[in-house]
Amino acid sequence: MIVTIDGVAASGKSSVSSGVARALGIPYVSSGLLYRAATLLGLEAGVDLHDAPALLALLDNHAPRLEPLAEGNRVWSGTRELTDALHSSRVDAGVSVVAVLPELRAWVDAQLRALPEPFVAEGRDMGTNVFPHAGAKFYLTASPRIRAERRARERPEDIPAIEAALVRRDAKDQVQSAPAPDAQVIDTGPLTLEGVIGVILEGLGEVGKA
Ligand SMILES: Nc1ncnc2c1ncn2[C@@H]1O[C@H](COP(=O)(O)OP(=O)(O)O)[C@@H](O)[C@H]1O
Ligand SMILES: Nc1ccn([C@H]2C[C@H](O)[C@@H](COP(=O)(O)OP(=O)(O)O)O2)c(=O)n1
Repeated sequence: MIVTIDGVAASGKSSVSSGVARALGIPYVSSGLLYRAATLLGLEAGVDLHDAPALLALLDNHAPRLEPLAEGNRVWSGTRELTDALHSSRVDAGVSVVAVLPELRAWVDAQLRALPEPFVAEGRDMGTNVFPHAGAKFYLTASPRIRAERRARERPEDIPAIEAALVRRDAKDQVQSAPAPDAQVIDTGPLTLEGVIGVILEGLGEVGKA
């Protein structure tokens, strides 16, 4: 069984996925971390982030791999852990450039499709492109201001700067971020984290009965 949780930046995908995965006793898979890992390696090597062949060569050399756990995903390159370096503002700003490259999308999709089921997969196109046959699909939204307020607790910038960066990234990610037609769309704005997790677990109960 695969459950997909897609949504816009900072809508709560990874926190919600972790909660749902823990409740179900299965791992969750954070697809965005693979785009972030490719971006980090590109930035560190001084590679032009539009240059797909150069990025693929780096990925061949460094072979970043995702360790999907229910408590949180980790990314490794050999024995070096990349996880803590993947959520910087520098990676935030570059990742949308990398994520539109078809070659990079194919690389990420291949990593994800090789993972053993069951799991909860979160990202932008989990329910549309990568796992169209998933057993249940959800899509998280919230206004840019609410998302910026949440992110401000994790990033050193102020709320207006984070909001502007989120709106820019939403626009760049728009192509691959459409909800699947069969996804349940959840506005997380008025809900707590536990509330969103509860709505999804309730939705899964309904899926089980159908
Ligand atoms: N419904 C919610 N209410 C309050 N805070 C939330 C809610 N959903 C997520 N958060 C918080 O918002 C922040 C961003 O969530 P995160 O899971 O990192 O989003 P994403 O994976 O979509 O970028 C986290 O600090 C998380 O705890
Ligand atoms: N399945 C996915 C997952 C992420 N992406 C892109 C879009 C985002 O800008 C980056 C980072 O995604 P991630 O989910 O880690 O981060 P945010 O929730 O957007 O803060 O990767 C994508 O294009 N497709």
